[in-house]
Amino acid sequence: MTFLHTAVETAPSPLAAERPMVAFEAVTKRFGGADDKSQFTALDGIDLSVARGAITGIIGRSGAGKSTLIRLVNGLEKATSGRVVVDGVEVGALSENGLRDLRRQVGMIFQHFNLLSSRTAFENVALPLEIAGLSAKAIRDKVVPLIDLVGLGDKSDRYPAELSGGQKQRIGIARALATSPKLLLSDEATSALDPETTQSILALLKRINAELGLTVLLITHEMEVVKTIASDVAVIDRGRIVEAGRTFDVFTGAKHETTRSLLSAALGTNLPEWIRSNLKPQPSVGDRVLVRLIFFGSTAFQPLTARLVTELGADVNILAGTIEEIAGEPYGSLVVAYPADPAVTERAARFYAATGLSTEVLGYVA
Ligand SMILES: Nc1ncnc2c1ncn2[C@@H]1O[C@H](COP(=O)(O)OP(=O)(O)OP(=O)(O)O)[C@@H](O)[C@H]1O
Repeated sequence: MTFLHTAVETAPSPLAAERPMVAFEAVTKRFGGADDKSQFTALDGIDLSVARGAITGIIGRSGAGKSTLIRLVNGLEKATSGRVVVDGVEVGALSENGLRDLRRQVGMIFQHFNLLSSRTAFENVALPLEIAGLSAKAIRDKVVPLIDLVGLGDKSDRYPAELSGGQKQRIGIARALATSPKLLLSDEATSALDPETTQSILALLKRINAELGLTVLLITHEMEVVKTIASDVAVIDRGRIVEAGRTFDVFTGAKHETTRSLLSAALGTNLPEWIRSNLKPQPSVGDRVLVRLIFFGSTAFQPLTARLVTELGADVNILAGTIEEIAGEPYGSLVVAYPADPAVTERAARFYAATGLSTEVLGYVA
């Protein structure tokens, strides 16, 4: 039974709306020879759900297994064990015909756009429809609105060489949408673009997600991308998911060391070098303690810094600070220093407990 037939023949389950768009169930992927020694485990026991209608980001360092994971979704790779299920259909069990149907329902965009240089923008977007055997009129009716949707109505007849990187990616997105997929896979789609163009492409993806209800699964090494666009995130490290959940929760409460180090640059929480090089793990008499205050949720909107100075009854220096937005929610980080003497420390602890401020002692300076 093919993917398409399954969708058509099976009565819609009342649970279908709740069903994840993609489910990885104990997925392992090994590359290499038949014997254990020559095999390389790229993915190791992946359990992950990609929510319907959401934008989910997968972040990890180079070689962590991101591309392998995404290639399992459209059947470009096959799991060694476990199941990859797309909208209720197990990818590994599909026939060649079934895979072809699946790929019509799963669009993909790429880092280097993968446009055909000998075809105009219009002809690139039309390609999947030509392959599907649509008439010239049906193709035009589909392609023209798509090129308008991505904001390039006046560039239809241009060749890729005449388009900027951002424009090429817009055409790549239009092409991915041509077969009206229910899932869009994005493989480092903004990695070759400058920051401003990246933001415009992310805004377009967000709009498409909201307007078309399209589920988006993206892999990226750019934390900024996840922070800006993804409601959910999974962190992958050496073939394993080490953390997953709502982006805001994972970013603000990162538990795993990999997540913390991947996030520190994106959140601006790295300490300036002149502070870091002077930090001591233990205080001496007369030292000052460095504390990072984290503001989010209700604390983001309160004038807590002014109150901290009053409550401590001591000099407070502000050494570093940022205010960010993570998945649409405010998040602030402020590094302050004040005398490390017991009375001040106790008043500070009481203040933090009363206000619900999250804090982290970074160390001590003379
Ligand atoms: N066809 C293959 N044969 C053997 N090893 C492979 C193959 N494809 C990937 N790997 C290995 O699996 C691991 C994961 O690769 P993958 O490309 O999924 O990582 P990634 O997180 O996408 O990295 P990058 O961001 O650098 O693309 C790497 O160590 C890679 O060398």
